[in-house]
Amino acid sequence: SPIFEDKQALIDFVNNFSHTRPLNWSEGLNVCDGWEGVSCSDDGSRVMAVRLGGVGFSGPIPANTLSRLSGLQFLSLSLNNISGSFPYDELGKLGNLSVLQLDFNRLSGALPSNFSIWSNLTVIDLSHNGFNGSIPSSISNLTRLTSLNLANNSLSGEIPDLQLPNLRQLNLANNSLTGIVPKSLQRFPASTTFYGNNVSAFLHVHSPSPSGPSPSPSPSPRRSSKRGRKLGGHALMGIIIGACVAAILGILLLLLLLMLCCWKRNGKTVLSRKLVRTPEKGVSRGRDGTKLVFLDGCCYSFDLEDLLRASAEVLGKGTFGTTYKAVLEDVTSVVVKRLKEVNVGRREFEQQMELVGRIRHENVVELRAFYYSKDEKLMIYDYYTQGSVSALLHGRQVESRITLDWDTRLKIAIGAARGIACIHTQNGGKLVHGNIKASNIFLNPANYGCVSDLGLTTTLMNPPGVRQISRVAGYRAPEVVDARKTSQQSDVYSLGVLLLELLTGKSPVNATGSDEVVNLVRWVQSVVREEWTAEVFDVELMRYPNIEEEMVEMLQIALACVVRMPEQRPKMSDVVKMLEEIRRLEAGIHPHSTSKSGGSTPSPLAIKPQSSSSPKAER
Ligand SMILES: Nc1ncnc2c1ncn2[C@@H]1O[C@H](COP(=O)(O)OP(=O)(O)OP(=O)(O)O)[C@@H](O)[C@H]1O
Repeated sequence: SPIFEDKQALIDFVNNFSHTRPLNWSEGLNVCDGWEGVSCSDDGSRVMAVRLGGVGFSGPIPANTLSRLSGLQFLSLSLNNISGSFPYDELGKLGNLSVLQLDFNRLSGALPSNFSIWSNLTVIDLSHNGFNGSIPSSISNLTRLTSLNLANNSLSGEIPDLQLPNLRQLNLANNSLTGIVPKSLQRFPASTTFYGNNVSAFLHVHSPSPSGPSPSPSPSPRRSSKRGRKLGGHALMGIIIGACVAAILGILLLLLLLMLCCWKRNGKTVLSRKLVRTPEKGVSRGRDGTKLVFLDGCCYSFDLEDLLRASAEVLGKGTFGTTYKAVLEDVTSVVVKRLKEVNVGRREFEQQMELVGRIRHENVVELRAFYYSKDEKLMIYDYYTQGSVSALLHGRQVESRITLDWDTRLKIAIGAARGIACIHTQNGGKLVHGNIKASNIFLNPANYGCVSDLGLTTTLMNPPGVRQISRVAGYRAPEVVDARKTSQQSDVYSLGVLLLELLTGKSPVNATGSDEVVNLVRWVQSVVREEWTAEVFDVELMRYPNIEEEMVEMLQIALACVVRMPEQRPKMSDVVKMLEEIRRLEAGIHPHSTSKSGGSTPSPLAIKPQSSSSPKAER
């Protein structure tokens, strides 16, 4: 029967096409409703759609596989590493194709000259490949076409006159096209559709007698020339008065802010009041013979007394206790983490603190000091004024926030991965962070990510209650059912979630704290697989030009980190290398590498072939 033959064709396809993400295509499952990425006709007689985005396919599409799916209408293989020329032999027989998405692959060579064989096509997306040659004029015969995306290839020559009345979306940006945009396509906005080519978008800009309904070619110069006219006396007077009023208002506002600031400061209590409920108990004065233990190389000179006198403000309540910002009398600010429910005795606690405190790495937040008494266990860190990556990404206060542009996000990702890779080399290569999430990542002076809060999950603490578990749920690997059973592989998963958070701008943790936790990983996977990949990216990032490829590379790395099976995830040292690869061509921003991750083996994942001959790499 046809469905059996379709099934066999798919088996041949996947068995002959190497990929990094496993598919659940077992012969025992029903191909029509059990196989990932496959959909059938209503009567289950034919395979109609194959959607296998981001599976990590690499190499050319195997011969005599897809061509046998003669009922296929929808084919999406976006976001893989497929190479070779346009798979004409495989696709040329699929006359029913309506949607063809091969974007974000490594295909090259010319596009087929005869597109007419796919007369049912409504959507073509071949963007972000290495196609060259000219745009075939036979596309003009695809009268049903509504969307055509050929952006970010190396297409050259003139744009053919495409008489396609149904075409609603067109993107030819970032190719090497020349000549004049044909009239039939002038209805599309030049700034986005034809950007990054050598074409002149509007013929009438240069013609002596401008006419026709097309948008005004360059309204800005005219507007600016008006602005450039001499100012009249009244206008000048108005400006001076306006400036004076603005200055006075500014000074008043400054005074108000100062007053508010003083008032707030006075409203704070000293740390000792926050720590001890009854003055004669606990931490006060280190009465049980304990004192603040500073770790080697620490730069602070205060003692416990000073710390207890410092004014303190709650920064937040985390999984393992409450975190304060303490401002000492000499205005040094430090962060004091007050641990609750420590599970171990003094010796073990001190050993763990020494282990953590020994780590010196520019991408790990250094533990400066600690304190252990019967009633109080404290950890002291530097205060990071910019706040955590979580606050930077999702915080409401927009003033004084550094902008998380793409470069900064990339640096945060690289830094965090380097920090975790360093942690993974500690304690004989066995140390686990166990609590990677955006509120534990800060920015170091060079704006690289810097990892904090390590050494708590695995041994020291009682397992957090259900409520706390759900706090980290968004980052927690599926195999981690007990918060103490984290592993280096589950750290990789959590970093993958952090990467997705940087890419999408969406938090994996439900802000309202209700039970319904948004599953960022599943959401991204489904969008990548079934829809339009660009939809996953943070709209904030859309204003930076020419970064899609880098975003997609990071997306591929993130998806490799969050695969379900722990042993299929890359090692953290590999993740570092893959992230660094994203910017290998721009030596300018290439971070000074200090990673101590060492012992590096090549990545087992074919995320990105080393020998890239794709012309897009030069862009
Ligand atoms: N060194 C620091 N500098 C500035 N802010 C910090 C510092 N350490 C922690 N914070 C912030 O203080 C708040 C509370 O931190 P805390 O580590 O207690 O909780 P958390 O990160 O929300 O959860 P968890 O306990 O699971 O790590 C967080 O918003 C965190 O970003």
